[in-house]
Amino acid sequence: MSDKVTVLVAGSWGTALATVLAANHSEVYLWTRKPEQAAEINEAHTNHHFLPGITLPANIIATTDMETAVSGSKAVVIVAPSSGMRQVAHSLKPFWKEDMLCIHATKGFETESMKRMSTVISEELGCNESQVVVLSGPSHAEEVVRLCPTTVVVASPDDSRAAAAQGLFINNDFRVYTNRDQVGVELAGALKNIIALGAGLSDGLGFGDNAKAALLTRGLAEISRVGVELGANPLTFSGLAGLGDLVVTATSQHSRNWRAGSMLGQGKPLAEVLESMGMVVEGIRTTEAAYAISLKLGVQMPITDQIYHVLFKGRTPRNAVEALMGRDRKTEMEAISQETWEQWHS
Ligand SMILES: NC(=O)c1ccc[n+]([C@@H]2O[C@H](COP(=O)([O-])OP(=O)(O)OC[C@H]3O[C@@H](n4cnc5c(N)ncnc54)[C@H](O)[C@@H]3O)[C@@H](O)[C@H]2O)c1
Ligand SMILES: O=P(O)(O)OC[C@H](O)CO
Repeated sequence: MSDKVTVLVAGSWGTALATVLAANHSEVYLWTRKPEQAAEINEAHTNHHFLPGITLPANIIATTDMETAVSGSKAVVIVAPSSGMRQVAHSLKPFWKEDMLCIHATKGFETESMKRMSTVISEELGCNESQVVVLSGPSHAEEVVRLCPTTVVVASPDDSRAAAAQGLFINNDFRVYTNRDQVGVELAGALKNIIALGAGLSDGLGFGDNAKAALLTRGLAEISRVGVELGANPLTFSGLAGLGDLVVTATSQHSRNWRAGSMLGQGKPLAEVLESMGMVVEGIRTTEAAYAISLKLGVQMPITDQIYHVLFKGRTPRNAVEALMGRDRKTEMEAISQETWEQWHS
């Protein structure tokens, strides 16, 4: 079988994952819709806008032609922003074969339908959701391309596909664990971006470490609460895709979500913040989807609720903090219902 692998979309994360794959495989095709970006990658071996100062391996071959990118590949890794996922998966469909491993590394929902990315991809490819492996975990592109030690999770209820995805990516710089909880891994990766926005807001307001620790802890509680309601294993949220990614996204200056939150906390309007980023800030759309999901399921997500009102309803960050701090008295263990806890620990 050929050693060709394919990555769809040459943004920060798609390009970083292509560099990991280029260390393990002879040919890595990187698809982009932008001809000038393909030319830059092939000729200068750089992707300056997304990864400034980095020289890419010469066995990464960029193309704008989907058939050239995908035909004869043993695996396709989709790393589109959530807003473009359906379109990219739809373009892949004519060239996708059942025996190609399909992996996605996107962290978000389809806002309009509130669907997870593996649902969107499986609908477009006409396959089972278990055939779409989810790659997630604490992993900033900027550090992966500098070969800083990084650990991620690949999740599918299909053990053989998860193991194949692990084998595709794992090397001494990039350690990959498998996990059967595809739903939990996918939800954790998407929902932590909301809390990272909140951590940025908190830092932008000039609050300290106490506030950030509280946001991370209570944020993880609401992520777990909605995750369990949607069928996830609660233990996933204390793993790499949960706690691990929440910590890295909410505390790192590499994080676009943290940076956007920080600028909002300093009083910049949302449109200006997004204009200045030049890259996707998934937490904005995810807040909209998660707010709708929490209302639909009747699950309390107080931090998400406040961030939704700051982003879309004109509430000031200070009023949002007052609302959170002034909530009714609670017991801490309301995070996960006793019934669910017993079910998962029986
Ligand atoms: N950057 C990271 O460190 C990182 C790490 C882990 C996960 N992720 C996740 O990966 C996903 C992609 O993020 P990113 O950082 O690569 O974003 P990015 O903003 O760096 O790049 C996005 C790329 O997608 C392209 N694009 C957008 N819509 C498209 C469409 N419809 N068709 C084709 N191309 C399209 C853009 O032109 C751009 O090149 C997000 O869900 C993000 O949360 C990012
Ligand atoms: O830069 P962010 O905020 O999109 O976060 C990137 C990754 O999800 C970190 O694991």
